[in-house]
Amino acid sequence: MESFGARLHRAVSERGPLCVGIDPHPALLARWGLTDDVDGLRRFARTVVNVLGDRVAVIKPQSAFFERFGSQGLAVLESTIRQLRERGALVLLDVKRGDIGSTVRAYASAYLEPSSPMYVDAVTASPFLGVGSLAPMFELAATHGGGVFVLALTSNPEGASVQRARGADGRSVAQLVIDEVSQLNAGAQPLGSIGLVVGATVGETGCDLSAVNGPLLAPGLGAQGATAADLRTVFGSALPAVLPSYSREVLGAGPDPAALRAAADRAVGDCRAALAMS
Ligand SMILES: O=C(O)c1cc(=O)[nH]c(=O)n1[C@@H]1O[C@H](COP(=O)(O)O)[C@@H](O)[C@H]1O
Repeated sequence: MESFGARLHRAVSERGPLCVGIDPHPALLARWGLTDDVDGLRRFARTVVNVLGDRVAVIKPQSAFFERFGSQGLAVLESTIRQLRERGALVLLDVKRGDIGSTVRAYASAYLEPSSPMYVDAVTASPFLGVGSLAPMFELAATHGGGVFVLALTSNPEGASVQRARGADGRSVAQLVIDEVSQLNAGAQPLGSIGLVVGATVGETGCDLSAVNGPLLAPGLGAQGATAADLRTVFGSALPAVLPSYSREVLGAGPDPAALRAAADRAVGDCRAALAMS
């Protein structure tokens, strides 16, 4: 069984370094001429699947926008995940889960167990209860070739007060998360399966990302103000491991398929250029 890190490495070399989020905000549904209901949600997601599912390396449905519509929204999420996988995109479900270990085990089986209706290639996870509390996710990911992206330095301005706080040994909380994840990826080839989330908006991190040996998801591009050119400042020599992520910036170009495709192509071109400078 191939690891998530290896599958991601291949997808990025074939399709380019880009993750596009499916974030059907009410304002985007309106802009696309869709109703703010399950039907609008279904049409929005179907268009993204049809236009980008066979050309973008990673697609990241944001669970919150599907959960808004209860069980019917989750049914749309399940079929969106299935359709994306059929088109060869890796699916990173953005759910930012985290809890005590025994409950994390249930989240792990919900998202990383191949028999689950919500089975995806990778999920986002919050380490606020300790990186170790996420161990059941790491274990199931390793068993079935899945991935986990752990929040380290988030793109929102409120994150810094917690994530840049320093512990007794002088390390920031973010560095502690980075170090624990680095240990999990040690020795993996060509890339570990446990990623980190570091926002493209955060500026100089003051963190050492050199030993991560896993993917670095960089949201915050476009709508939150960061540009591909900012990636160099944030990631420095870790640039080759960066997976840039856009949602509203690309989605805003829809629903016209050609315009949506062109926006994704532009994004991947910008990112390729920014990462090639490493
Ligand atoms: O895990 C994430 O993807 C994430 C982490 C983070 O630090 N910041 C962040 O914006 N995100 C997600 O990335 C997406 C950003 O959307 P846009 O601002 O529209 O590109 C949203 O779905 C956020 O929930």
